[in-house]
Amino acid sequence: MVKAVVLGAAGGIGQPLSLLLKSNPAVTELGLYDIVNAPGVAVDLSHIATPAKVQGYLPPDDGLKKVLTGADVVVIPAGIPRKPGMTRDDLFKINAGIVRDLATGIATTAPKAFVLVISNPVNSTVPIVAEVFKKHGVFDPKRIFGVTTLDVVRASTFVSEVLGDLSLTTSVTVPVVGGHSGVTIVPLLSQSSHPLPSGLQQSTVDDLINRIQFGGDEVVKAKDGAGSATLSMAYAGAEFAGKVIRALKGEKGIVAPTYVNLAADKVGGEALKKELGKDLEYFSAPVELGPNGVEKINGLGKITPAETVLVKAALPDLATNIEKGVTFVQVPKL
Ligand SMILES: NC(=O)C1=CN([C@@H]2O[C@H](COP(=O)(O)OP(=O)(O)OC[C@H]3O[C@@H](n4cnc5c(N)ncnc54)[C@H](O)[C@@H]3O)[C@@H](O)[C@H]2O)C=CC1
Ligand SMILES: O=C([O-])CC(=O)C(=O)O
Repeated sequence: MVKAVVLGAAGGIGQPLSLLLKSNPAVTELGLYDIVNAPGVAVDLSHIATPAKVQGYLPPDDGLKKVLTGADVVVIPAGIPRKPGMTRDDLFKINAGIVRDLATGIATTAPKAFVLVISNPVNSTVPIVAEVFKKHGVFDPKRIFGVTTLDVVRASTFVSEVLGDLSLTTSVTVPVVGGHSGVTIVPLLSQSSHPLPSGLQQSTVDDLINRIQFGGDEVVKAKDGAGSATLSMAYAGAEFAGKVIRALKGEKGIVAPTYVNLAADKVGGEALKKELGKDLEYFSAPVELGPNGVEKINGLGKITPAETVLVKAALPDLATNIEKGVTFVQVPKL
């Protein structure tokens, strides 16, 4: 029995993500929550002939508490998306408070649930969730994840395009590490399951890296004011949630890049900090998942000098983003 909950379920990501979770036969209960329209989305999905029992809630009458009761996995795509010209950090002003309040609900009602944070800026919203959990004395770093899967999905697609064979997309895997914004997104192309041809021009490789790092901007620009990635994000969110659920049910050996608190695996986390040469509290790395969440944080592995430069370039922004999230909860503005 697995109860999955989506907070922000009526939104651009929330609706298709809820559809994909309803399509996952391992989900037996699906709770949907939003400040608008969640009951409507729930009734619509409830007609689909898959096992999950779907229920939708709004804030009145303790809706948040009701949806979170008994939750095993909580996915959070609540919050505003970017418009052209905005950075993900520009979303902090509004989304930080939304995520803090939802995290408070989870900490008090479902403190053991796995929390999968999609709301941007992920580099800061994950620390916000963690700090809220610490305040409530229920913090377990193994159970809080920043969803960076879309970067991994984009890397598979764009590498396949460069290889000239889109049929490879489902089998190409490229680890993407760091964080989830601009230069903090670091694809490790040297570890691609399908290596790039050795004669490839450097400018082609540089363009590929840039496209993976700024893939979000491509969608924001194309949607021209109507938001950011929703459908590809729903796909990526469902993929990551599916892996977390499989691990929760006991399947072994599932590894996925995700943005976690490095205290989740003391040995692996400390080794990674050594590799980075910096005492960062959060980083996206390939993580082995288990029934208790993070089982093992893997290091960067063998990377090229050029990739070392990219990793180093990610560190200052990451440190600033993390500090911003932590401070928001620890030192609230009056
Ligand atoms: N991690 C990632 O890779 C990605 C993250 N995102 C982020 O996901 C977030 C959501 O994006 P969209 O779905 O496109 O936005 P959207 O505006 O379409 O949907 C957001 C939903 O959140 C709801 N909401 C707002 N405040 C809430 C609250 N306090 N409680 C519950 N629900 C609340 C809204 O009513 C709305 O239905 C944005 O912050 C966006 O930047 C988007 C794409 C990729
Ligand atoms: O670009 C955005 O604002 C949404 C996002 O995180 C992505 O598509 O990777």
